[in-house]
Amino acid sequence: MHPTLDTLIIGAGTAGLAALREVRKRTDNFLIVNEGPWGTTCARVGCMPSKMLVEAANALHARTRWEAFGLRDGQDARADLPAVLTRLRTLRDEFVAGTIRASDAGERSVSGRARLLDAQRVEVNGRTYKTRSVIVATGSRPVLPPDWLAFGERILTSDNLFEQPTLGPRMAVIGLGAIGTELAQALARLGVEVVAFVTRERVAGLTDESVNAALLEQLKGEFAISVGERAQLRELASGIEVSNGSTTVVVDQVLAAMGRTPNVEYLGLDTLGPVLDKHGLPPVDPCTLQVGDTAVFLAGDADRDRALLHEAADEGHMAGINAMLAAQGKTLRHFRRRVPLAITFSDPQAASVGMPWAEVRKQKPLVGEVDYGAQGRARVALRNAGLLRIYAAPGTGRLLGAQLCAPSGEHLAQLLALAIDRDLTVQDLLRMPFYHPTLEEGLRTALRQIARQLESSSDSDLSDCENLGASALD
Ligand SMILES: Cc1cc2nc3c(=O)[nH]c(=O)nc-3n(C[C@H](O)[C@H](O)[C@H](O)COP(=O)(O)OP(=O)(O)OC[C@H]3O[C@@H](n4cnc5c(N)ncnc54)[C@H](O)[C@@H]3O)c2cc1C
Ligand SMILES: NC(=O)c1ccc[n+]([C@@H]2O[C@H](COP(=O)([O-])OP(=O)(O)OC[C@H]3O[C@@H](n4cnc5c(N)ncnc54)[C@H](O)[C@@H]3O)[C@@H](O)[C@H]2O)c1
Repeated sequence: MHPTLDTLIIGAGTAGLAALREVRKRTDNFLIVNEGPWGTTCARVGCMPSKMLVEAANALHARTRWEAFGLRDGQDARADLPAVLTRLRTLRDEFVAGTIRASDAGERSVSGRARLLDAQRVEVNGRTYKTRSVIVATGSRPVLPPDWLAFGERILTSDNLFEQPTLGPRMAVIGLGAIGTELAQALARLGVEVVAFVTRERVAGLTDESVNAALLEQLKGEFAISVGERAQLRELASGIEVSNGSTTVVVDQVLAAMGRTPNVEYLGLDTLGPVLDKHGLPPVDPCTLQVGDTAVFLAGDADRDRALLHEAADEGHMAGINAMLAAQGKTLRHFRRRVPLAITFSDPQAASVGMPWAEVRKQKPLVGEVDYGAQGRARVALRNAGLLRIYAAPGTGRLLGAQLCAPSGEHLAQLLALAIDRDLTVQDLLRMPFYHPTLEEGLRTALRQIARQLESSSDSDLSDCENLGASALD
């Protein structure tokens, strides 16, 4: 058996690599173990390749506005899907190479599946390592009904979609969460005949019904969306039949975007002591990432909570620091988590910021909204679609959260996250300059609606300067 390690990191994704960075500052006595390809989910098959497909699709889709601008002959532009996918893989390979360089720990990195024998012993490739602490950062994988595997390469997930030489011509997309929404719209814009199957009319993780309805309306204008029972597949000579009780179609490929499940089975989490929940997960303190009172830390998608890139990086950082403190017998650090922020790169982009709507609504919040269908700058750019709703605390006007689907919504969402993090009120934000003509002026419209519901603040500043009521100016 090897000398006892200070820590052993399981998984070299974004969370594992962030942990590695912290661990390396403090010790050389560690091991990082990764099963399967190195290079992270984000760079290989996640955030980056999906955004490359979205960007190609949006670049082509811009031609649909040309006639209205007075620009001619755009209709003939079309996607060369093999070329789009080749460009995607070339850039993807650059990003992957970068993350592989970041994970190079020489002989301290090992390829293989790790399994906990208990909180201080980990087995890798038949060898047992003793360690003072463990970081579990094993990520997640797409949910796929086992019987769908019989359809072979025609069943796609985000794991193999980007490897295809081409796509379509007919594709069913099952599920319209973040992944399904981004990819279904991108594929439809690139010329694939898309039919999406959902069990309820919720898209892109939006929970505010009005905002959800606004995005749904836009998406329905671009591809078919069928609401029904769980989709069933059947082999036909002409393709795969997909049926959900209300719609039946025959397609060439099916993209399963039905959620992701943590890679935790076979990991030995049951050997740690705490009772596992129905997902096979132990209790984890979200501010230390400690599992029960062990020296094991769970980070990234593996804990199901906040399965997003920036949160995986944060959690790796936290786990790396705390695993080393635990190895030294020192008190763990408690971290303040960031304001919740999730963005889906649809068009218009969707986002949720701050407190989730289910919680906010219990406080009977003040709500202000702006219809981006009528917003001045959005109309100028022919990108006028969407709805943004801001929630503020009654009485104080403190910002609680927001949901939106809006052009360049990613930037509006970032701004709102900053304001919520700084504990700003509606009046604080209305004291900021809003340049004209910008999409941010839409935010001001929504904020002013809330301000009107609050008692007048002060006549010595400009926060209660009102809307002019002219769409070119608000
Ligand atoms: C299509 C798609 C698009 C996305 N887009 C975005 C986006 O735009 N923005 C955003 O914020 N997030 C996005 N995400 C989510 C984001 O990619 C993840 O939250 C993030 O990559 C999770 O990182 P991680 O380190 O937890 O897991 P991973 O990067 O998956 O790393 C886990 C590693 O552990 C390995 N492993 C598993 N089990 C074992 C074991 N027993 N032993 C050893 N190694 C093991 C795995 O093989 C893997 O290499 C997207 C995800 C997908 C799939
Ligand atoms: N832009 C981003 O930040 C981004 C992009 C992609 C993924 N992600 C991350 O990856 C996670 C996983 O994404 P996802 O979209 O796969 O999962 P998800 O859980 O967000 O959405 C899956 C959807 O599929 C539906 N569904 C499940 N089974 C179904 C069935 N049989 N028939 C029809 N619909 C079905 C669910 O009701 C749900 O709406 C996200 O929650 C997010 O954390 C983030």
